[in-house]
Amino acid sequence: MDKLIINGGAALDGEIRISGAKNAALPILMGALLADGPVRIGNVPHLHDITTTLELLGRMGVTLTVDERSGVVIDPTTLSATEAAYDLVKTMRASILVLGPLLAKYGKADVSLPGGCAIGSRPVDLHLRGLEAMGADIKVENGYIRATSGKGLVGAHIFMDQVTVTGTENLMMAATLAKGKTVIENAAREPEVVDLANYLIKMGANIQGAGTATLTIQGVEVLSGTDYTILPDRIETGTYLVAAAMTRGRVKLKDTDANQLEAVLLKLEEAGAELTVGKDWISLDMQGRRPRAVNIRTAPYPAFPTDMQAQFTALNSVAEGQATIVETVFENRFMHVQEMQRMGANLQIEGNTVVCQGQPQLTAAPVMATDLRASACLVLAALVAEGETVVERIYHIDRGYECIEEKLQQLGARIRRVPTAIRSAANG
Ligand SMILES: CC(=O)N[C@H]1[C@@H](OP(=O)(O)OP(=O)(O)OC[C@H]2O[C@@H](n3ccc(=O)[nH]c3=O)[C@H](O)[C@@H]2O)O[C@H](CO)[C@@H](O)[C@@H]1O
Ligand SMILES: C=C(OP(=O)(O)O)C(=O)O
Repeated sequence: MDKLIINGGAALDGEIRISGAKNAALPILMGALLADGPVRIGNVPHLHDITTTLELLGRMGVTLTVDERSGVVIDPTTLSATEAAYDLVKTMRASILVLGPLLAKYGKADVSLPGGCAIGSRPVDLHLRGLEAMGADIKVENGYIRATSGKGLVGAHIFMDQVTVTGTENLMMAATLAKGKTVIENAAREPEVVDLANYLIKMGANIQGAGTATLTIQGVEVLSGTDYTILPDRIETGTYLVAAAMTRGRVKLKDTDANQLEAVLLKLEEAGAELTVGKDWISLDMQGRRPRAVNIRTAPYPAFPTDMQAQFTALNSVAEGQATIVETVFENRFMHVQEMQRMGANLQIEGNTVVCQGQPQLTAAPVMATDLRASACLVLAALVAEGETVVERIYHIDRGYECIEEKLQQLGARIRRVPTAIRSAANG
């Protein structure tokens, strides 16, 4: 297992490129199952979750071609199986996104039930209830969701009890090939949902209302192959902006989109950052100043994203003043707090709130990554801590950050990756 070794203290300074969005790439790659011909997807990030998705599709017999320049080509016409097995689903919950497309197109799907994970129990009941409303017959047995759709799915009026991103995506994909009209109310409005809708529309789907709380989908007979480019990763963008703010540095992030990050940019300005935005870039300059602590409350888009909560906890831990972070989306997303306390952060958990009292200095410690954004939080904390921090279990970070150490090195950070085997050999 690789580790990251980080020597804190360097103010970030420089320019980097932002990768394609993981959370858009996953449903878009799986959405290829709906097509009658090959799709070509550009700006696919190099991430573990993408490799897992390609393996998942490959095991179904789908033909895959990966080309550095032109992207990933998926030909679903060679599909020979409709199963998503436990060994892959357990490493990536988003595997559940094959359920809607498989049922809609092939009338059958056996998908391992994703378990809970470090950030919460994360049930998929709303995915299943929505598909049942569309006529699917669903049984859960031996840890698998076994679903069939007989003569095909039919349009339905679906009210989502809770805003769910992958739930909305699964049902929207299923509805594209269902008979008649589907209305999804209280739908997720995240930019990744909109990106998926735009892609499906390019394939020939009839979807209205993407980006609003009501989606109306008129089923069509077929969807065809297409070319599509994935939108930039707003969470990766936000993470590097926070890194620059915490280190009192300045960065320019290229190939990104400030329009998807309003809530995050507002908080960075409140923290004292000077921001400038262009059509496809954002720059941040702290003018060497220490950030101010900011109050955060996570909620579905367009409010402040839960996927940026851990990074702002890191920022608040070295900022001037006191602030609270309230997590309303996941019930257990504070795993980073204990590790941060080991680095000298003054953070207290009270229910779904963390009270942060900014400290002038954090100190290095060996720490353990527990989930994707918790890992990012620890890396950010290490960038400002005094001494050498070792972050273990970084396979979590490789799920969501493309070339994180290269990008941070490019910005002047002292960070390196050490494969465990090499490190032990060096230690004799
Ligand atoms: C691959 C992907 O896009 N992942 C994102 C997606 O995850 P994901 O789509 O899994 O998260 P959801 O939006 O579904 O979860 C929101 C809340 O709804 C609950 N819920 C969800 C479905 C369901 O059937 N029943 C239910 O109770 C969850 O437990 C959670 O409390 O949105 C999250 C919230 O923005 C992000 O943190 C993840 O990065
Ligand atoms: C929680 C996340 O991802 P996933 O839903 O894939 O676990 C995330 O991207 O922060």
